[in-house]
Amino acid sequence: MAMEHLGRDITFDALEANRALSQRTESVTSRENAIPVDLVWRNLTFDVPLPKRKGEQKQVDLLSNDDELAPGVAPLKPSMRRILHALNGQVRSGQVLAIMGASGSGKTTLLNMLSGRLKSSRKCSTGGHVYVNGQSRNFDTFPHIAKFVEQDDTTMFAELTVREQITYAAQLALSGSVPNSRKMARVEKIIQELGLSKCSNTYIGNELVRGVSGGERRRVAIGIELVTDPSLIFLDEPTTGLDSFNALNVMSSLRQLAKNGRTIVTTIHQPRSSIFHLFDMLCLIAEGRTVYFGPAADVVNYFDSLGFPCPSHFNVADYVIDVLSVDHRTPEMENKTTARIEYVSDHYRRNFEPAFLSDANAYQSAHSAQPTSSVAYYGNGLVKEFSILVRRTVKLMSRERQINFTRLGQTLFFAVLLGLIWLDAARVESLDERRAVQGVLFFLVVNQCFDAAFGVIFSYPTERAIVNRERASGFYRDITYFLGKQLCELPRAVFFNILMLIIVYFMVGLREDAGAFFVLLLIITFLSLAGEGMAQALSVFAGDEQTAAAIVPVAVIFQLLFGGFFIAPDALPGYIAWLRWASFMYYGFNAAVINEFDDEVTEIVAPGQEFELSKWEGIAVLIGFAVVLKLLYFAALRANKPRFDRTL
Ligand SMILES: Nc1ncnc2c1ncn2[C@@H]1O[C@H](COP(=O)(O)OP(=O)(O)OP(=O)(O)O)[C@@H](O)[C@H]1O
Repeated sequence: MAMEHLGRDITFDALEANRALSQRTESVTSRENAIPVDLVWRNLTFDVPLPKRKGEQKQVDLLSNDDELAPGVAPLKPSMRRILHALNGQVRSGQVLAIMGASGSGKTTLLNMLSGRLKSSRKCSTGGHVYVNGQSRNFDTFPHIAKFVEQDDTTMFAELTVREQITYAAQLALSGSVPNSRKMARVEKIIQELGLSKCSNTYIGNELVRGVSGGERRRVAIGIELVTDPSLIFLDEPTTGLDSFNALNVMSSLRQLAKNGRTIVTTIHQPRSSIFHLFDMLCLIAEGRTVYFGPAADVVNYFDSLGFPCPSHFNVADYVIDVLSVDHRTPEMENKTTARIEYVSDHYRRNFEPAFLSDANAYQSAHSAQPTSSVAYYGNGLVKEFSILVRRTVKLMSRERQINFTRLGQTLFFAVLLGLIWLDAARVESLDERRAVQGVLFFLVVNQCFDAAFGVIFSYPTERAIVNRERASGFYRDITYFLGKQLCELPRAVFFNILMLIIVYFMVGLREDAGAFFVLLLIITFLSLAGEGMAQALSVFAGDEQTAAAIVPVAVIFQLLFGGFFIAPDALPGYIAWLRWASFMYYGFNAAVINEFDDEVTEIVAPGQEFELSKWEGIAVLIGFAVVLKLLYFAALRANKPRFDRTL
């Protein structure tokens, strides 16, 4: 019976609503020139070193390792623990394969191995084979045909809109020879077909910037990877954190992508029934073993035949995960549940896997044609790539309102404060009084270095996650990102340094000489670059925000202690005095003092505190520090590039 509210129909039919969602994107991103891809894997094993603690080892031994006896399976070394036990499977073009299992069963590890995103590690070892269209995977072409959508969708710029985000991805990833009009048409098509038109001009957003919803954000993450029209898409738990409507929305989009000839492989956690029905194939794993691989629609009958009938009105996905979870609450429960998993996995391996393998082998030999790709690894040449990155960075910087306003407020506050403390200090006649001006020069030096260094600690982690995702997707080279970023950041740094200096310079009454003003500007600009480079390099090595926040202040305090103002070099014992040469503040501060007092410097500087170098020598060393620290940052960035295992 129809229901109405304010004269409008509000009847709800759940089945109809789900059907409508599934049909919404009927025409999703039809293929332009991509090759259909079938993926097959054989005897995949993943071994990690045994934990040192005995308690953890016990869990390892609960299930037997007899899969090692199977032909073609890598033997397990005594010092290792097997995470994946000779997994086999295949997924064909046009199918959605869902990898399901309890937490810790090995879903993500399997997905990473299939997608070529398993982090390379000397401690762990892998075994088995992955075939693409019947032939061993070729890592030169695989990144072009396969894309990976990460679970973490915070790896996007909060201050870019949905359309901009996908547009930049298209500009960076697609070949420079593709006309811009075609790139834009592709972006519009993705937006429309992933149901993002309504929010296409909304910022992605984060905790501070209001942005799109979780489901929309997840679809943007998918859209970014769709720009190159990949044949194979891997997704790590694409519905985690979404409400059930948004989760269904995302999964229906994937279903439609498969309908248009793509191959979709996704891990998924507890899908609702309507989502479960969107899967073609299901790979169920428990404790690193396959317990079912086959059509998703057949799993209920399969478990029924094993003596585990799914109660009516029960969510199938919930039911099978319950059957396959180890209950660690008591030793008895643990024994019972592991025995159940062993029974189900043995049954699958003995009775179903052989038939599945012979069917898969027959299919594989009939469809054996490795996709080739003549496309270069990067979409654009160096210059084009650089100009796209510069445009994007400039756009982002102009929108970083909070950062810009905070920095403006901070600069004005400290400039006026320093100006008030040392008001007219340099305008007095007496040399004794003018000595105090060294204080303001030192605080200027310290403040610019602190400001630059601490600005990095909190901005870098977010940026690193984005850059790592983009580098893993082959969007650009490290060098263009690095140079583009430096080029864009420089004018902002110079602007804030000029602002600071103008206020302090005239309030304190520093030397009335344009040359002296610009030399001091040069000194504090390079000091801020050196401070920034040092913090950037340390942040990359530190790996996370907390460690960086602990390390960077130590490095800055070191610079400050040996900066030549608090402790005179000759007051330090010889075994430690040499450390001043490692402080770029030492060069900056002393060059600033000589710059200010010029001929009078010998009368101003206390005996024992004289600078051993000339002003320009000091500035040259400071510039050298800034360049070396920035290069160190670049080296750290390259060294920290995500590296993946390419042995399978
Ligand atoms: N590099 C590694 N070193 C040691 N143990 C590992 C490593 N990688 C994975 N494991 C272990 O392998 C098991 C499977 O991990 P995986 O992340 O694949 O599980 P999952 O099914 O994706 O779990 P979840 O659903 O909780 O994300 C876990 O016990 C995990 O601790």
